[in-house]
Amino acid sequence: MVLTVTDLACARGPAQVLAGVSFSLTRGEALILRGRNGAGKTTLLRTLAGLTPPIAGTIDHAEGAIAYAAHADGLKAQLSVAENLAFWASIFGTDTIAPAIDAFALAPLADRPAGELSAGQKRRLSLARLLVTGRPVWALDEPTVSLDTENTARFAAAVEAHLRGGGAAIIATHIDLGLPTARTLDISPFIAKGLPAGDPFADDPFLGASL
Ligand SMILES: Nc1ncnc2c1ncn2[C@@H]1O[C@H](COP(=O)(O)OP(=O)(O)OP(=O)(O)O)[C@@H](O)[C@H]1O
Repeated sequence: MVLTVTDLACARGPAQVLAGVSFSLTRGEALILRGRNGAGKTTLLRTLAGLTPPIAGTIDHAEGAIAYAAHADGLKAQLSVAENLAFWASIFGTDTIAPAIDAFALAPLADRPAGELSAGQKRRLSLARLLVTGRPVWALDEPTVSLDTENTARFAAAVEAHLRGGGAAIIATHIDLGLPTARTLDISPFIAKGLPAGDPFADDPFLGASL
């Protein structure tokens, strides 16, 4: 196993969001996280990535196994596409950025500052960083947001190549990525009791004010 989660309870801020989550991932496996808006997919991924401590339960993996790609792209706006990847390659001790450039067709954009990219181009660069981490477990939060059909397919191909190479992935997404061997984990049964489950817009001040 590259990741084993046992009876995990997760919180976001002061509120418990999930309880009793258990699953495991072996090399070559992808797990798709499903659940309605606000169910706790991001919360689970953040907990797996070590950004939020678990309330209860255990997360077992080798040290430094998880590469987390959040909603936000987290790019260095002043650096070019190639410089962003080279920066992360130096952090993670990777030799080359060429496979990352190729996987997301970034060669024509290599010298452009990241801050001047379109939303989808930024997302491609953000996802390309996964390849330079060299980490076996990709934990991805809505990775295809802003991607067109062609680049969604590129992303799916990158995940499949990662799995073939002995990696694993856990991916929160509302779309069908077309990964034939992926398993699905619906986190709905693990939503902690007592969490408000009603209006999905209730916790959004902008939408709440405008409706
Ligand atoms: N920064 C925060 N502080 C407190 N509570 C939060 C915070 N962010 C999210 N929450 C709450 O935590 C719960 C789980 O949210 P989370 O983002 O994990 O859901 P999700 O399944 O990823 O949703 P989505 O599909 O909309 O991305 C929700 O009730 C949400 O309102």
